[in-house]
Amino acid sequence: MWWRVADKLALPLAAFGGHFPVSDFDTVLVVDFGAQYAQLIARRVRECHVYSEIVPSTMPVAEMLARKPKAIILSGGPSSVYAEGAPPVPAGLFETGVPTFGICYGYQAMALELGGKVARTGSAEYGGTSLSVLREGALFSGLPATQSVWMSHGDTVTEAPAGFIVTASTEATPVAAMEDVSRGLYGVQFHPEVLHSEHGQAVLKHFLEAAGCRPAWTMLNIVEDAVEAVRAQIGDGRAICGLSGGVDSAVAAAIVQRAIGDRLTCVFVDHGLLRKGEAEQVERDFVEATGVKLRVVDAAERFLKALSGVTDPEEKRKIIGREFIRVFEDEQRAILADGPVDFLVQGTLYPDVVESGGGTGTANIKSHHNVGGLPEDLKFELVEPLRTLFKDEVRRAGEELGLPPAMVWRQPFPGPGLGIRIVGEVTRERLDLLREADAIAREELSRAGLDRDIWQCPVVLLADVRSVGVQGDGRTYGHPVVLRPVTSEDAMTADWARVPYDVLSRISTRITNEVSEINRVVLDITSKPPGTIEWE
Ligand SMILES: Nc1ncnc2c1ncn2[C@@H]1O[C@H](COP(=O)(O)OP(=O)(O)OP(=O)(O)O)[C@@H](O)[C@H]1O
Ligand SMILES: O=c1[nH]c(=O)c2[nH+]cn([C@@H]3O[C@H](COP(=O)(O)O)[C@@H](O)[C@H]3O)c2[nH]1
Ligand SMILES: NC(=O)CC[C@H](N)C(=O)O
Ligand SMILES: [Mg+2]
Repeated sequence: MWWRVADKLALPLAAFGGHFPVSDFDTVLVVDFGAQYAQLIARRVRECHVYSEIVPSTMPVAEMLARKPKAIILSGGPSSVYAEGAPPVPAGLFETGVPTFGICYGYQAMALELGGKVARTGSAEYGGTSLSVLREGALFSGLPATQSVWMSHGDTVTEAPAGFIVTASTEATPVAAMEDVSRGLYGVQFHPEVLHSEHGQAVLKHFLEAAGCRPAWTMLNIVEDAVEAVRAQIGDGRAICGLSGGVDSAVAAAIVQRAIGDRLTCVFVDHGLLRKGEAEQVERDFVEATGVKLRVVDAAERFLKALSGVTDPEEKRKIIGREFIRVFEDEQRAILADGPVDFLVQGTLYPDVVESGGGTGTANIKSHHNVGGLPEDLKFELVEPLRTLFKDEVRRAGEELGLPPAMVWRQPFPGPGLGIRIVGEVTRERLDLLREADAIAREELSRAGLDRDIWQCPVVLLADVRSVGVQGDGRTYGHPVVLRPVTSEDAMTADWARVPYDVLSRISTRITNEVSEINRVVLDITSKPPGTIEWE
């Protein structure tokens, strides 16, 4: 079910200003027709060491050409190509001579535009489908004659345009792939970008090879280009970086430090919603590893006051987002003597933006404090060098930057911290309880060697729920905590982690024995979707 969540992702990255300048590597543009998987396509291309970014299908071809694309990929989309109002292929695109690969809607649009036929035949295909390769051509070179692919379509190409050879079919779709190598045009009805398509990555790679894309792009390029872009943005100005001890802000800070040196000041906010020992650890390890200027602010009082009486998750998130900015503003004033500070660096990633509903027509799932939770009167100019990336890509960038493994592989911890792990009002007492329970869970999971297997394991306090227990022959009426261990690749989708029973058992015993008022430990076995990772 993980693929359903992707319908939130159909938004052009370029809209976020996350466009990196082109240097000496090839660029592939993914033209987005409202696809579920546009971001996955771009990511798979980057996995082939070719730089890729998404552009909206409304972008004029001249503007695309200005980005010097070596190849173009036309994404899928929810419309029917022959329907009124369906997004058209940008005018003149097939005359540019740039090799182009159509996927699903993009494939159908290519077929129709060039004189082929597309119709609703009544035989839709959704999910795993067996594909028969009729001719290897360029795309299926060296791949098995029968392979499992992932389909998601109701319309079908019934006739390929003149000049194309049909290279594959399925039971329901006679023209499931086609190519005209002389014109550099290729298309497939299935989705090569999803992991379920057995040889999808190979098909994509074959297209990139046929288009002459060199596998020259690495995370190093993104780091170098990001440093350049930050230098251009900040000029000789000064910046504050919100630093959390997490990998995203560590990488963002390292990039900005490379760009502007000691005109960067990092600010770590102890908002009272941190885990046990976290403030001390961040202060010590971060400065040691990077040598950056770090200011630590104890802001627990103001955050707790602002959160007092609040139970609604979105309200909590907005309050926390606002208070973060107010602290950064105070710090801005505090270091004014060194010169004005106009820029705020954040380690914002692509999923933070998407989940906050940061695109055209995308749902707001939850307002991440650093995106949807920002106050409207924000006076800083934001510097977000990682805004188009996923966590695993950021980790690779961190490795390229030479950050220590403990920092690169640290499990994510949300900026709003334990504040969104207490279902109910956030109080000092409740935070103390949760901090103890969380510390025990983390200690036992680490001791069992599971840190790298588990993406993260929120411990959630159901503060307004009580249940009856019996301890020391007496009745208790305490609170439950929920263990939420998950596995994930990029936090966009997740599954519950199959933590060994003996480890779970130890965590449960220790929490109920050591943390008074918690008399029950429950395990969350929901994937994402339909659940999210955090409870609020
Ligand atoms: N305690 C904090 N003090 C200062 N800035 C923070 C703090 N917590 C979060 N931020 C800012 O908000 C951004 C988003 O937080 P987020 O948790 O997504 O990233 P991270 O903490 O850097 O990495 P990770 O996701 O691995 O925890 C951070 O990159 C950082 O800029
Ligand atoms: O910095 C952050 N600010 C936030 O407001 C926020 N909300 C969720 N998360 C983290 O994002 C990932 C996805 O979480 P969800 O499945 O709960 O949306 C998980 O890794 C979460 O821990 C946040 N991180
Ligand atoms: N996933 C897609 O791109 C679907 C294309 C078109 N809407 C169809 O149903 O065939
Ligand atoms: Mg974090």
